[in-house]
Amino acid sequence: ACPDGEHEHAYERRAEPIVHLTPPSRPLVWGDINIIHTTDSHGWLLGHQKASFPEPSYSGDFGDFASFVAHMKKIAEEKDVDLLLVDSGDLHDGTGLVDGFPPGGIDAHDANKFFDQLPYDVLAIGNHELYIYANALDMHLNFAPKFHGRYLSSNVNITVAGPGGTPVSVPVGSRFAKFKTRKGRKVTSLGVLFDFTGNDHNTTVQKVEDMVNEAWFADAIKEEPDFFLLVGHMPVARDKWPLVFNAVRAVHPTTPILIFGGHSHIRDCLQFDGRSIALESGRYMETVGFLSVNLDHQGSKANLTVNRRYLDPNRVTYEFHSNRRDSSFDSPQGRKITKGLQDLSNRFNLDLKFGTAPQDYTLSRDPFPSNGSLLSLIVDQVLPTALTVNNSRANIPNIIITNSGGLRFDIYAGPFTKNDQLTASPFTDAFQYIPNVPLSVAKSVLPVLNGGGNNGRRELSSAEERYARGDVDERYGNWLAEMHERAGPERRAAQNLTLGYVTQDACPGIGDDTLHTPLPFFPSPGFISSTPPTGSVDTAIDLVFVDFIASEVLKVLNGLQTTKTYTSSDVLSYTSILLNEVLGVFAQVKWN
Ligand SMILES: Nc1ccn([C@@H]2O[C@H](COP(=O)(O)O)[C@@H](O)[C@H]2O)c(=O)n1
Repeated sequence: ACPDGEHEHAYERRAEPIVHLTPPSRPLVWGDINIIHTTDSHGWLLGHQKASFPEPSYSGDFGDFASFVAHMKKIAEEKDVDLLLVDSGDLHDGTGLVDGFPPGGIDAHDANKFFDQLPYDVLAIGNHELYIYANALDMHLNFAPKFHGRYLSSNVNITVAGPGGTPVSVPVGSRFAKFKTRKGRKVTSLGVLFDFTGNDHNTTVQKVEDMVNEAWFADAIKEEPDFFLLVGHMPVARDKWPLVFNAVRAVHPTTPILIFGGHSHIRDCLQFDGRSIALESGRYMETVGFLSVNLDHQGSKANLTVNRRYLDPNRVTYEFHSNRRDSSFDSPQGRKITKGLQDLSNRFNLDLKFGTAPQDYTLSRDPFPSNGSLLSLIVDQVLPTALTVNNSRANIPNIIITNSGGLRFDIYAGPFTKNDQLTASPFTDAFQYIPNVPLSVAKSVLPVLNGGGNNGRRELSSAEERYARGDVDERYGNWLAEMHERAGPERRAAQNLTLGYVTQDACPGIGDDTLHTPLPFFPSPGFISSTPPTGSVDTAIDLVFVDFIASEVLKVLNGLQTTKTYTSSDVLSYTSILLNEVLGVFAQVKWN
C-alpha cells in the first residue's frame, strides 16, 4: 500500500490502478430486497483522480458504477431477489462536469444526462438543486420527465407559468411514487427535503411537519405496500425523519420502512424500530451504500434482518462484489458513459492548466491557520491577490471575509486545472463591499460571525439558522473529528492501512466495506478573513465579503454599532471575479 500522505504519481485511473487498492474485507450479504444508494454526488461522476490516498479509493467513475449496477442486477436475477437503485439528491455544485459549463449553459444540465442512463428506481431532490431558480427549472423541465414519476420532491415546489401565463406552484418532480419491483413487491415512495431556507425565489420548501399533515400525504400512505421506500435529502440522525416515520407508523404499525437519507455527507445508519432501517451514504461518490433486508410475512412484529455496507467506489470494489475480473468488468453501457464523461470534460476544457500547486492544501487535514491549510491559502494569499487584479480599489485597505463552506475540496500538489479550481471552489458567489467602515468595527465582524464576539445581542447567525441554509460542515467535521480521536496517533501508526473513513454507526456489525485508518482532522471556523490592516480605530476601510453571507454581515454590522444603520443599498460590487474563479487567477499569477 502507498504509505499515508505519500504521492504516487505513476497512478493510472482507468486500468487496474498502479497504486494498490485494498480489496473489500468480505462479500456482501444479500437479502430479499437489496438497494444500492448514491447521495450528494455533486458532480463527481469522473471519480476521484488524484494519486494520494484516500483519493484512489474513490477512483471509480460513473461508467464503472454503471457496469457494477448491471452486474449486480444480473446477480439479483440469478438469486431471484430484488435489487433497486436510489439517489438522495444534490447533483449540482462540486466539479467541473457540473459547474464548468460555457457561458449560457445551465449548471449540471449535461452531467445529469448520465443519471438517466442508469436504472434508478427513485431519486429525491437536494438543496443544491434549489440555490438557483434556473437549475431547479432545469430539473423540473428536463430531468424529472426522464424518470417517469420517480424523481420525487414531496415538499418542494417550483413556480412556473401556467395556462395564460398565470404563475402556478407545482412539484419540481412528483410528490410520491407507487410501483412494483421485478419480484412484484408493492412499494410506496416519498422524496423529502430537510427544512431548507436558502432556496431561490419562486421555489418553495414546505416544512416536514406540515407535509405530513397534507391530504395527499394521507392518501399516498393509506394503502399498505410490501415496504415503504423513503428517500430524501435529510440526514438520518438529528433531523426530521422521525416525523415522516411516525406518520407512516401511525397507519402501518409493522410494515417495513426503508429510509435513504443524505445531506450531511457522512456514512450513517440507525433503526427507528426493529422493522425499519435508515442509511446515509456519504458524499462526492466517495461512498456507494448497499442495504439488504429479508422480508417476512405481513403483520409480523419480529425484527427485520438487515445488513448495510459502505462501499469505496473503485474498480477493485466493484469487481470483487460482482465476481468479475478487470477484463470482463466493463459493460457496453459503462464504457459509453465513461467515454461520454471524458468527452464532456474535453468540451468544458477541464484539463486547462492554470499553474502547478507546490504542495497539498487541505480543508481539515492541516490545522487552521497553517501553511498546509486551504483556508489559510485563500485568505492570506488567494483573495488579496485575485480580488485586486484590475481593481480601482486595490490601494484602499480592506478586510475580506468569506464563509469556509464556500471551499469544498482539497488541492493536491501538481498541475492545477480548471477542474481542480471548481472542485475546490464551485460557487458563483460574487464579492461585494461596504466602503468607509471604521477599522475597529470591521475587525469585530469576523469574531461575531463565528459566534465568539459579544455584540450585546443574541448570537446573530445561530447554528440552527446556518443549518437551515444548508450548512453541514459542522456535522461532517464532527464526524471526522470523532473518528480521528477514536483512532489516536499510536493506533493509526500501528495499522498498515490506507487513509479513509472509519465508520461507527448505530446499526449492527461493521459498516465499512474496506478497512482504513482515519484521516487526520483539524477543526476550522465557519467564517475566515484576511489579516486586518493596521491603523487607528477610525481608519476607513473596505469591508469585502461574498454575497452568500451579505445578510449576515449586515446584521452583524448593525449589532456592533449604532452610528449608522447599514442596509443592502450600502453594499456595492467589488470585482467581477467570482469565488469560483479566484484560485485560477491566483494560480496563473503565482503558480506558473
Ligand atoms: N452559493 C453558495 C451555496 C452554498 N454555499 C455553501 O454550501 C453549503 C451547503 O452545501 P451542502 O452540500 O452542505 O448542502 C452552505 O452552507 C454554504 O456553506 C456557498 O458557500 N455558496
